[in-house]
Amino acid sequence: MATRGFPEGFAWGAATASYQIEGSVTADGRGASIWDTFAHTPGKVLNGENGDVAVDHYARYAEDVALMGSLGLNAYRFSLSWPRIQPGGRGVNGAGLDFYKRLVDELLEQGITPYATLYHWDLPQELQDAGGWPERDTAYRFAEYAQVAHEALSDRVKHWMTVNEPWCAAFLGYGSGDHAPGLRSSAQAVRAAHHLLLAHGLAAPLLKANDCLVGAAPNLYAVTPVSDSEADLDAARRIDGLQNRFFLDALLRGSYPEDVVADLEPFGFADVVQPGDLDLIGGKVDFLGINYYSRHTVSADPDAAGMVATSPFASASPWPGAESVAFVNAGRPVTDMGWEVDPGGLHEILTRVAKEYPSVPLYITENGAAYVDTVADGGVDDQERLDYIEAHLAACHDAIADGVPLKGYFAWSFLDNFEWGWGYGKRFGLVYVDYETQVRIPKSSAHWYGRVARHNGLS
Ligand SMILES: OC[C@H]1NNC[C@@H](O)[C@@H]1O
Repeated sequence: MATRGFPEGFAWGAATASYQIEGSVTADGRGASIWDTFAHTPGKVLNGENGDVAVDHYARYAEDVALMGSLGLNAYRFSLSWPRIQPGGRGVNGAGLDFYKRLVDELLEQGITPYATLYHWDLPQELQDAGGWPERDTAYRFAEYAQVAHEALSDRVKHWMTVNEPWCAAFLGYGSGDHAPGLRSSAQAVRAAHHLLLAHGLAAPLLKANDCLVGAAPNLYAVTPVSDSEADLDAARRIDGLQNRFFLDALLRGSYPEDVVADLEPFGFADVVQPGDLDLIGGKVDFLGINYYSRHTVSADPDAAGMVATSPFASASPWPGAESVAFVNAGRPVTDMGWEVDPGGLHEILTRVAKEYPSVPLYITENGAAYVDTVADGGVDDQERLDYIEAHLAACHDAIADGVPLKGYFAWSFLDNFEWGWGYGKRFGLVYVDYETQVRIPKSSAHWYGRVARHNGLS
């Protein structure tokens, strides 16, 4: 019995993304995505690894769903591969849609509620060739894609997220170049950021049909200056502005923060936003997903180069207007990604969003940790990951007690998988994957998390 119970009907899930787990990148008509191109470009991914095979989920989805059910999860967040459904970014590939129909049917058979994300970074390469997210037309192509996917699946999928972590897709993909398509242009990055939000705004009304609920999943950080000096306070303002308020204000208020717009002026941001765009974007979500991992501790430093590495090759700053900000370690324990463990930051983000923004149901759509895992006696004892998740769930429990309308939690990730620039070198899974054999081994955190889900709370 849980002594720290969660609300009735709380969603206890895990999350994944198409390019990170599916493999089968040419099966059944799938077209290339920007991540296929990027990962096959030498020097972009550690050890030259890619998602060609990943963890073979396209073939093993039934086994994976059965494992979710046996552990006790009641929800699963996955992403649809745009180039599997629309090779080249147009038309309809029925065989690609059929995979997701099979997946959803398996989930429903196991009593697991599907939560589908439409965009988790795998843009069809042909759309990038036509300009990608800096090109306004891509937002309209996305709305068409959303319509195709919704028509095929909305009889069974009732929870839809448009874009995952638009900050990453825009600022790492087009700003620092650490992510696909690997471009380095602050002007392109700010254009991409707005068009990803415009894509959300164009698709959201379409996704509500057939009694569906629509959300988005920005990645938010608690942000703290190293001192209360004017320079450090402004550094924190700028990072909080671009990481958090830019996306929260647009999605929940239909406006951009004036200070961030001013910071982005040198990059031509004013020319990107067209009349009516923000009315399209704002206030459309029925729920907001929050991806939380850590806190940024920042200081003003004219010699600063970038940020906590988002890839082993990080060498350019993804922060238009805030290049002179240093990201420092405040002395907390860190995960294998070098990210500080700070569950208090999750409570801070949850209570801030609930207090400062129009009320909307919230989900933690990603939270988890990479640690080095070792198989011993046929099992994986990942106590550090278990402790990380427990501490962040305790923060969620406290936030709910403080009145935050939190409706669910998705651990990142269900399976060890392709961690972008790090390749397979960082393991976030509740379930260990032997990449040679594709054998799945539930870690101790998976068994523990399943018990939490079944008891609807922490002991
Ligand atoms: O870095 C861990 C995760 N963060 N959010 C987006 C996911 O695709 C990443 O694997």
